[in-house]
Amino acid sequence: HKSNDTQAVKLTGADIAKHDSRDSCWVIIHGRAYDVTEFLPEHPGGPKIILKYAGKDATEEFEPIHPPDTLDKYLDKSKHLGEVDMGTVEKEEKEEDPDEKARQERMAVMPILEQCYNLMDFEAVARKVMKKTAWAYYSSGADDEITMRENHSAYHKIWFRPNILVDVEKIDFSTKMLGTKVDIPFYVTATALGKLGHHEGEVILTRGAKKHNVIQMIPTLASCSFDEIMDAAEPGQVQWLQLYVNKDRDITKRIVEHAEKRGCKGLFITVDAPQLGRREKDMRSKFDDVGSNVQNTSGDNVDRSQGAARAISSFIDPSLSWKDIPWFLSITKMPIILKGVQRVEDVLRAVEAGVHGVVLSNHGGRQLDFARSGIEVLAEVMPALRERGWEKKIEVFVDGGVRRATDIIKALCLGATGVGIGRPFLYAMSAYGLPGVDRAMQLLKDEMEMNMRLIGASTIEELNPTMVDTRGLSMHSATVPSDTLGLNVYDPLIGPKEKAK
Ligand SMILES: Cc1cc2c(cc1C)[n+](S(=O)(=O)[O-])c1c(=O)[nH]c(=O)nc-1n2C[C@H](O)[C@H](O)[C@H](O)COP(=O)(O)O
Repeated sequence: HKSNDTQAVKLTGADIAKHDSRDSCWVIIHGRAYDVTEFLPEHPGGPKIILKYAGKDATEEFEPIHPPDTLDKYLDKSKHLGEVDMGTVEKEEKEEDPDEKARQERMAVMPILEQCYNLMDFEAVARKVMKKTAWAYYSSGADDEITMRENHSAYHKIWFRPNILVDVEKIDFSTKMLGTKVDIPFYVTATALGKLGHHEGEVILTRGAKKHNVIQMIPTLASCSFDEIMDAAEPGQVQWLQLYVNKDRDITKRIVEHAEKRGCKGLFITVDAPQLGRREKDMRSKFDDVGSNVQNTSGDNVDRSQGAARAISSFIDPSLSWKDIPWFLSITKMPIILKGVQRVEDVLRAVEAGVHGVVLSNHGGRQLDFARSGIEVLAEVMPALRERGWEKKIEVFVDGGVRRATDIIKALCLGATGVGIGRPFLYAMSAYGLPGVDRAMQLLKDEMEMNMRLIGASTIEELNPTMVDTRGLSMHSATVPSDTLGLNVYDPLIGPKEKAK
């Protein structure tokens, strides 16, 4: 398309529209055209979703799932067709989403940020104002979601044995994680597809983490590119990488080496997801044919009717095993942590394998249903490590269902180095953007100060197992008080308008 004045003549909408089939499929993304004909069978999200936009502008559908560098990374340059004169592209009238109008009305009356008093409040508001597919993806757990609920309920089975008459005038709840000093013992855990909830995606969490001097774990399946998230960090801000190991180990090696070069200070290898769990709320939402940013080069067609989770995970290597650990230790100097360890035997094996830490986690209840909560496994693990004098050989983290500073304190009393928090920050971001994340983190800091004072500890080091009673922890039959108080409190505010009496 070079004209005689060497200025590239832009493609027109009509040029693209001619290529609207499986035999010849062109799409427009961010004002540029791409020939994806040969890529169709390889697309991890399946060919259907691309064909839906064959010959058209696919940007809006593409944006929340794929980091901006996806096409540069995974589509051969010869298929990059150049700029499109967007003035010549017919605007697609979008199919009216019946719920969208009601959602906009709920957003118009949602509580102001200051009315959120705890992390559950963000969930209560997000549930009402988020797009259905986003809420479905973030809120779903696997199968009957028993483990997802158990994660938070388990904290209700731990009771405090507070000290009194301890000088708690000055409280310092700062600590260190993998050698990094943080203000408070939680990190922002890796959760995929941040742009489903907020158009800016994971960089919002980066900015919140900076403001509160906590660590962000960057997900392999982020909507933003890895470099965008690293670039959004300020000098000195520490980030970790969460890794889904690719069947193609060269791709994994490149990702790990790049992360180390960019300054990541921890490699968290996810070990509880050789296959992503069956999240039925996600499967029910309209996600059944959406693409994804993954490193799948095998071209195997993946069953699309599994929702976003399955769509974005076909590259994950189910053959990953203990025998791969020496290879990981050989390709990076970053501390290596196994994320998703669920029994004490594997923690002991992790110490022997020479890794630097574990996250006791069941992936937020999104993987194996009836896996025990991280906190319950922690209560089993720490005594076993102490018995062997190994409690200082690795750092033990816990995640899942952490919603209050008392949950953080319980985990630290039992011996955790810190906790990971996922959904609450996603909901805060989705409902209120960066101010929401900022407030959520500040609320935890305020709760932390008060509860450390009330339990009778002025520093993290003073927290110890004698301050908690965990006898009820392994009782799964006990019905636990509903912790969804926050989920109902806004219903009258943002439910359907009360009929005039
Ligand atoms: C909520 C959520 C969690 C995800 C998550 C996505 C969402 C929306 N995704 S997932 O798409 O594969 O399931 C990831 C992920 O990319 N990688 C990972 O290691 N953990 C993933 N997790 C698990 C996460 O790192 C924590 O283990 C979990 O969120 C902790 O529980 P709470 O959400 O209750 O804090």
